[in-house]
Amino acid sequence: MTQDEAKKLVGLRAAEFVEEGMAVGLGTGTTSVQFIHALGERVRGGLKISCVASSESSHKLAASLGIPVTTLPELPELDLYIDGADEVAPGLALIKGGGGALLREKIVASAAKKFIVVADSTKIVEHLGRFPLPIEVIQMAMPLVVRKLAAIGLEGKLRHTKEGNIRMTDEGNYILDCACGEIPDPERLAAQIRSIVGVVEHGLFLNMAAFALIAGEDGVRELHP
Ligand SMILES: O=C[C@H](O)[C@H](O)[C@H](O)COP(=O)(O)O
Repeated sequence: MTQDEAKKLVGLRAAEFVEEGMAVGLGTGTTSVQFIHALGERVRGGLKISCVASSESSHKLAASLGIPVTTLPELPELDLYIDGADEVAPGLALIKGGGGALLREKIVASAAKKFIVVADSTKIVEHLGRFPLPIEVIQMAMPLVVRKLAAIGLEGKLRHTKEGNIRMTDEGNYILDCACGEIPDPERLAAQIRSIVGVVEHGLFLNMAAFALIAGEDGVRELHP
């Protein structure tokens, strides 16, 4: 099975967790795109739901598929949030933000009663840190934050688009990608990063997911913390 096939499979499976009348948070990224397409099919089949997306791109996609999608202020309490991850470690410690949506993702995930992670098996790791940790930063604070991150041993690299422009998040902030190497204590690192003024959010999602759906050669399995 290719990675794309695995993403499609897990997206389809995730859509089965959505029930009539639910308020659903839609994630961001290529795996979430598959989930949103599968959900669109169910909506076309008559499922009545309301949704909030964690990015402009997911919002647009959902709307184009006929999925009723509104904003978080309009629908602040969600039953379910379904989203991908860049790394999934034991205990369902996650790195997210490879697509630049970490801030809105964390907000929408926090508004939901249950967060289900969807991923293919290549995302499973023993320790977080192989994937560069995204940190969302207020523009004017960038040099300050880079200096403060260096003081805790992290080298932040400003994210650019394929065209070479600085990548802006949906909230108008910059992203620093930090090559961490193995993160021995994610909770401690999260607290250290959070304490830096000018950091808006980081891509460590700890103790947030209820369970993960992981697609691999053997189909889709559930992974619990
Ligand atoms: O900002 C993006 C998100 O955190 C994505 O959910 C994450 O990067 C995984 O994306 P993908 O499903 O494309 O691997």
